[in-house]
Amino acid sequence: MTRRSLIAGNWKMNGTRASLGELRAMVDAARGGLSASVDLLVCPPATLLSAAVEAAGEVLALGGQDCHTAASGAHTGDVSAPMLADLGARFVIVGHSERRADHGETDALVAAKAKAAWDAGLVAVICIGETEAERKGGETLSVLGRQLAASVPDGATGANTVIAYEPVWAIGTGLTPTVADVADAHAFMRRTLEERFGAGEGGAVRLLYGGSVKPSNAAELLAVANVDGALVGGASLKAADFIAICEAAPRG
Ligand SMILES: O=C[C@H](O)COP(=O)(O)O
Repeated sequence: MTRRSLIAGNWKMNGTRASLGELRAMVDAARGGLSASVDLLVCPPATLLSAAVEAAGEVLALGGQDCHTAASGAHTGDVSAPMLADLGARFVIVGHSERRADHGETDALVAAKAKAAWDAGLVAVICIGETEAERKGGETLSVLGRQLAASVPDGATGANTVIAYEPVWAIGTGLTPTVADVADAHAFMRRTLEERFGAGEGGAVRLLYGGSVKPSNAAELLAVANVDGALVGGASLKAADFIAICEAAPRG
């Protein structure tokens, strides 16, 4: 099955209106031909989403970093999936390990957020990944199996879902798993999705690797079987780095 590469930038809690210059440089690169062969996605903070959508046009997709399970209501400070869609977002990240750690998000809550995303017509980018202790304990694949089972709702398809594998210990640390370890994790995720959703949809869901992806290691990581793109944190804040990572993606 051919899956088009998706390079997604997660700006996390970084960026002010001045950062839109970086976004515009990404958009220029996309218009210059980059988006012909690779899908580009940037998830800025919610405060920048509206302006980012205006700057990006059709060549680069925008997404939220989280959404509430409800469409509206008395939830001070939260943002709903229909609100993101209303601004022009097409994707939303759910279950990032920083949300799981900072806000105690459980697999069940993440699954409910993914469903809320689908209901609003958004693609859910569902994040999973083991902690350092779990990796040292040899539990990586069992953790991934458990998170896939409980964080990904029934009804996932290649059109409504992207899975991002982010080892927690690799996020923002400069550390990455070996290529062999990434290959094992992604092969396991692919098998698990195909068993549950069938070869068609399970084979169509894009699997991103995330955790310290940068221009210097992107080509090696993106060439691994079943790695269909990357979820990039720090390196997505600078257009030159993000563009270099996109250029390293296999063309499809
Ligand atoms: O969502 C992105 C990831 O958490 C990766 O962050 P990083 O590229 O800064 O390690």
